[in-house]
Amino acid sequence: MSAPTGSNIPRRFKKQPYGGWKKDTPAGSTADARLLDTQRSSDFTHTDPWRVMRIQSEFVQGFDALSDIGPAISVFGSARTKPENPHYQSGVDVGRLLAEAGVAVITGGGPGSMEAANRGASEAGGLSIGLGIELPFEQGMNQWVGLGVDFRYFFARKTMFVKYAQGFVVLPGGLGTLDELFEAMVLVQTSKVTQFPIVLVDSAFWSPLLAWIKDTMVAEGLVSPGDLDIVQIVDTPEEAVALVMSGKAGLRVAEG
Ligand SMILES: C/C(=C\CNc1ncnc2c1ncn2[C@@H]1O[C@H](COP(=O)(O)O)[C@@H](O)[C@H]1O)CO
Repeated sequence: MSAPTGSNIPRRFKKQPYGGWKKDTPAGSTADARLLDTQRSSDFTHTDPWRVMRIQSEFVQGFDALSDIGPAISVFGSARTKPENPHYQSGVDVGRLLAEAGVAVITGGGPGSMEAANRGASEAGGLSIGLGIELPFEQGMNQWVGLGVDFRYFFARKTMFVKYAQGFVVLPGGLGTLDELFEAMVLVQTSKVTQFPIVLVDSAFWSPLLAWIKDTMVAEGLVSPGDLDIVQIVDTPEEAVALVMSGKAGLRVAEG
C-alpha cells in the first residue's frame, strides 16, 4: 500500500516532518494555552467531539442515579392519554400493583400514561422513577415522579429503560410507545436480553398490530413465527403485573 499523498487528506491536517499528517493547531498554540484562554469562543461546545462528552455524561449520570434502585419494571404508553380515558386508570393500576409487588416503576416521566403509572406507584408508596427527555417544547417531569433523571438523547435514555428494568408493560400509545416496544422486541429477538417479559395491555388495541406482523412479516419470511412469542397480550392491569412479575427472576442479560 502506498503512503498517503495528501490529495485525500482534509485541509485541517498538516504534513509533519516525519512524513505523516496530523490535525493542524494554530501557530504558537498549545492545548494548555487553549484550555486556559478566557477569550476563547464557546462555539466548540456545539461540535460533535464535545457532544460525545455530553452523551458520555448522560450515561454516567443515568448509571449513577439508577444503579441502586433494585427490581424495576418500565411502563410505556401514550403521552396524550387524558385522566378520563380508561387507559389512564389502567396506568394508575399497573403502577400501584407493581409498587405493591415491591418493584420500582420507571416511565418516561411525561404526561398521559407515564403520569398515570408514576401516580399509581407513588400513591402506593413505591419508588416512582421518571426518565425525562428534552423536547423542543418545555414539558417537565410529571408531579408523581419521585426520582427523576433528565436526558437530552433518546438513545441514552432508552438504554436506562432496559438496563434497569426486568420487564416492560406497554399501554396503548403512539410512535414513541412503538419505538420503545420495538426496540425491546429486537433486543429479545437478537438475544441481547433474555428472560425479559414484554406485556401489552389491551388486546383490542394491540391485536391488529400482532396480526399484521403475523400475516405480513411472518408470511413473507421477514420474522420467525416464534418471534411472536416475544410479547404477550393481556386485558387487565392485574394480568399484566402477574405476567411481568412471573418472568422477573433469573439471569436476563446475555454476557459478551
Ligand atoms: C406529546 C406530548 C408530550 C410529550 N412528552 C413526553 N415526555 C416524556 N416522554 C415522552 C414524551 N412524548 C413521548 N415520550 C416517550 O415516548 C412514549 C410515548 O410516546 P407516544 O408517541 O405518545 O406513544 C413514552 O413512553 C415516552 O417514553 C403532549 O402531551
